Amino acid sequence: MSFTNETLIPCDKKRKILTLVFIVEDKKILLGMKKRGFGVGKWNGFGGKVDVGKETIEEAAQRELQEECGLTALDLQQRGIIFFEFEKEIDELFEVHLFMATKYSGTAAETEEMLPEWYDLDDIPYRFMWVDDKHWLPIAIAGKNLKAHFVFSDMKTIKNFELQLLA
Ligand SMILES: CNc1ncnc2c1ncn2[C@@H]1O[C@H](COP(=O)(O)OP(=O)(O)OP(=O)(O)O)[C@@H](O)[C@H]1O
Repeated sequence: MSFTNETLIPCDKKRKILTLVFIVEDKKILLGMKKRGFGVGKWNGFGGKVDVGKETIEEAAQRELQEECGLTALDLQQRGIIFFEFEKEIDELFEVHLFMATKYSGTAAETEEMLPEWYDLDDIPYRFMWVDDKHWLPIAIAGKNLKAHFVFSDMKTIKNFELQLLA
């Protein structure tokens, strides 16, 4: 599986490397409502910025999952990479590394950053999530790997996007 981005829309903006982790267990998915900062009020997976040079992307994914809801993933699987570009509000290209896990230790608990809740896989609250999520989360849940690039005209509107399935 290759997560290089040569075939995606070229973009010379400074990159910000982020992680996003979803836990799926028995037809349920663990989401967290962001209580502060970027994406406040939205339901999403768990993740945040990678401390580049100090940790690997996978270590960052585990750290953020632990910090935000108290879980440790036992079978973290990389599912893809998603680029987000913003025409207005943000001058960086987000490079989000997407992970899924079905096994974990710990019990999901509310933290200062996130309110976790299990949702049925057929009742994912897409209307309260980032508008891009509905385009790629079902693919990731189906066990497929993907690479995508979204361009936002404002924080609520996708101007265009490209999505590729990876082998
Ligand atoms: C634009 N469309 C998007 N769609 C879905 N998910 C998105 C997203 N854009 C960012 N994300 C995710 O949102 C989290 C932000 O994390 P963010 O709060 O910025 O990071 P971190 O916890 O390190 O911040 P602080 O330490 O509080 O500054 C992080 O998981 C990142 O992958």
